[in-house]
Amino acid sequence: MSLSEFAIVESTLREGEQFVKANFSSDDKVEIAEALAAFGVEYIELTSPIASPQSRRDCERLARLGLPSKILTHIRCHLEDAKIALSTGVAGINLTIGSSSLMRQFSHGKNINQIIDLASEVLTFIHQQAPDIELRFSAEDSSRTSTEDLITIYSAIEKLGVVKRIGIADTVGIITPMQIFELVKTLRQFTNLDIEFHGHNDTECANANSYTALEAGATHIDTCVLGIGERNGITSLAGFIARLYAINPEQIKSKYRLDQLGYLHELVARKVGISIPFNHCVFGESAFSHKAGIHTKAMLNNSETYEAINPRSFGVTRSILINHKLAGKQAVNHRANELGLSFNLSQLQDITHRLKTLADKQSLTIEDVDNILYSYHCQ
Ligand SMILES: CC(=O)SCCNC(=O)CCNC(=O)[C@H](O)C(C)(C)COP(=O)(O)OP(=O)(O)OC[C@H]1O[C@@H](n2cnc3c(N)ncnc32)[C@H](O)[C@@H]1OP(=O)(O)O
Ligand SMILES: O=C(O)CCC(=O)C(=O)O
Ligand SMILES: [Zn+2]
Repeated sequence: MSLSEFAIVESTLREGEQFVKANFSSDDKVEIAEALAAFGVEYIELTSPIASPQSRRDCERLARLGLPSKILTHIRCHLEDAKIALSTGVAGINLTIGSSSLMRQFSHGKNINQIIDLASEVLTFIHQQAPDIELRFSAEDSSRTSTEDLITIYSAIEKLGVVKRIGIADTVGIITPMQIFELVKTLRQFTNLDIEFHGHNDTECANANSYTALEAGATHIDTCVLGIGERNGITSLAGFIARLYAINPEQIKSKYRLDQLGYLHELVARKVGISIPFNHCVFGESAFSHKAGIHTKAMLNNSETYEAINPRSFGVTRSILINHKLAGKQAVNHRANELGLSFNLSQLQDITHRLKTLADKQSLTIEDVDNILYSYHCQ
């Protein structure tokens, strides 16, 4: 299956900065942006320059780096934010404003018409000042906004003729894969603009939602390294890449430098002071560990039996574990061969039985297993 063209809007330096443990220095941001660009993301989104004096200097610094990824900043529908964003030299501006009744009432107090008027004023102003700047408009909390209101807002924004892309935001991570599919499909009928999807992970559906958004016609997906962001974060970069790799590895391998992803993860994990989770889809400690005998036997014949992803594509190695009671004779035989030992079938069954009996009593290391193999061989 071939995936249509899509781009990643990498938001580790914007949404990721909203992660509880993130506090990137200016140099951290440069290091992370360079690693993101080396991996090949199409866009790097930065915190609004209005957020703090350093945020503004960082937008200016990153915009000057000349990286191959487009540098964006993310702002409110606010003229002052727009003026400052324009002064930083970024290549694109992502504007947002809450559209759900909750956001309208408790965030900014504007009704739908006022939202349209304000967004139109700010977008038109930016376009007049800098016609080449890439503009995206997003309705924050789109998934809790009625489709009718979304169509009213996006249609009015599209008519301005200044926006390249609209954004759908699942701000509280509440939408389901089928709902986002339907929403994107519906919006696709109303607009020819590119469609970006930003999905939070509150119900652990962010990656699935991003993928189904893409299937339904979205063109841009927001990600963060390790999925960091406000609360428990958004679609993780590696998760999204793994999802697409499992469908079309060749396309993903030609689009991105997968060998750079491990370094990027270690870098961001270090900068925010967390470790990579054991069950991370690619870089987790156990992501490519194969344990049960039924699995290891088949794996030794063909690694595709129990792997959707080839770890070598990401510079990672797999391990076949035999130091446990679930080991099977074929995996034990494989280890014996690695040690230069060979046994017949009944000997292998005997050794495997000894290993299991010992593993029932204590935890084993690979050295314990090797000792069993060597001592059996000596007998
Ligand atoms: C869903 C998201 O993650 S959106 C991105 C979130 N990012 C950020 O918030 C960036 C960091 N934020 C900040 O540094 C500050 O909130 C600032 C500089 C943007 C604003 O700071 P303050 O002026 O002190 O306002 P405060 O943060 O208390 O409240 C937000 C203000 O923005 C207004 N607002 C909220 N969303 C929007 C919007 N999308 N467009 C325009 N105005 C908005 C609110 O009405 C409120 O206005 P008020 O000044 O009249 O009360
Ligand atoms: O601008 C957007 O589309 C997303 C803003 C955001 O972070 C959110 O709604 O969670
Ligand atoms: Zn968000």
